[in-house]
Amino acid sequence: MALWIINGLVWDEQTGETARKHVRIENGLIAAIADAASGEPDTTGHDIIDAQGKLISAGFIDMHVHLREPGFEYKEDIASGTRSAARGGFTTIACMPNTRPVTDTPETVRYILDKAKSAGIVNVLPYAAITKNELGRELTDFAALKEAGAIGFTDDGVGVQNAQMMKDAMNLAASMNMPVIAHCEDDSLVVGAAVTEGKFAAANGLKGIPNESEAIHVGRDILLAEATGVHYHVCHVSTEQSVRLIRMAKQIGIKVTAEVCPHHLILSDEDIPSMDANWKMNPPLRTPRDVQAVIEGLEDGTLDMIVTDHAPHSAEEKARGMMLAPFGIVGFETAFPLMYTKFVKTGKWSLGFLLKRMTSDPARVFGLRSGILEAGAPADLTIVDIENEREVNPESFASKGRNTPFGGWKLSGWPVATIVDGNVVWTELQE
Ligand SMILES: NC(=O)N[C@@H](CC(=O)O)C(=O)O
Ligand SMILES: [Zn+2]
Repeated sequence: MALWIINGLVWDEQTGETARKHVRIENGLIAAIADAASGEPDTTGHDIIDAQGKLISAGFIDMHVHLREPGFEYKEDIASGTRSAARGGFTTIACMPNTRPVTDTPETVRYILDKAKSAGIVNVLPYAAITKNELGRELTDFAALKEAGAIGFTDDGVGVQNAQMMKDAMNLAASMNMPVIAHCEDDSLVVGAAVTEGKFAAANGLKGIPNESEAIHVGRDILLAEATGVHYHVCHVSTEQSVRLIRMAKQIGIKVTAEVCPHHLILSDEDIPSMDANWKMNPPLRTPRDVQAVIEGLEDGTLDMIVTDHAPHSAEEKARGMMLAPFGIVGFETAFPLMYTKFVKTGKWSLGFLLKRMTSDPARVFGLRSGILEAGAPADLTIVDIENEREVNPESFASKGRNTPFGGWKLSGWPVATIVDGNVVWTELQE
């Protein structure tokens, strides 16, 4: 089936602005991108989508998400999670293995891939666990997991506490050309804490999660990555110290890459209004100084990409309050509007820079063919309304999770159509 998306705005890196274009899609690939200045394309025999002057981008890529299936379908499942992703403009997402059972066998990897094919509406790339049941005691069968379709190894949700275990994992992953993706957290430093060390913790008499609990693992793992030669990727970087360590490691040529979440770029602990668990996630919201450091890290390329860490939980779980509720907030349906409104609309970043960090950069780091708007690339596209402002309404989310601190925020940059492999999987464009 062939399709023309006409009258879109496409970011042009050469000129540093958007230009009016038509995009032709055929057989699941981008077939051509035509200048609208040279007139209407010949659309005979094609389906047509009129983008009505809205932005056409390569589909967003999110390399850190929790789809909760198998095992925690009351929080999210592959159907609802991928619908939520599509609404956020994401066409490829990589899901974390802290499921039930943990994604530590080829059977579970295949279950996720099969379910994604039958019930999912965007591309789903599964990670597999580094250790069995994410307990940090015994490595999983890396070769079998890779063979089943896992794209990398991570115990996300917990840190690998034992350095020898991490080194063994890195050696093995390096030997099969697979990345190790790390949730960096030293368990001994975080016992009994729900928020960062900082003003909110002090004001409420709470024990805080110190920055070192993250950065100690980042530093340790950089040394292990240097020793083993593995591609080491740091999850959800939240501290000034981690940014500093990653910057240094990159300068001396160690194969380290990293990601950062919208909430860590936008919110600090000083924004937390109350003991509301919708402001509880791991790593926690850090101090304003850390927020500044991760912004600068993303700007100078120390941090390679933006990910949501979409982590849905039920309303009952979040109602247990700041100390008892599980860590995590949903992210798909607010990520792009948050980033666009806070950093592009304000003139701090170019639109192209934001798009790069959500498309071609994750694709480059993880060797994906998508993430780029050019002839021959997969027809994974997102159409975005960058004009109209709208209020975040968690009740309208496609996700089962409503756990967000951004309810009621007025944002622009709302995705309005998502195309995966040349098929429109979600749209609210008016005909
Ligand atoms: N980020 C979170 O706060 N929670 C994640 C786990 C994780 O990514 O560490 C979850 O699975 O709920
Ligand atoms: Zn994590």
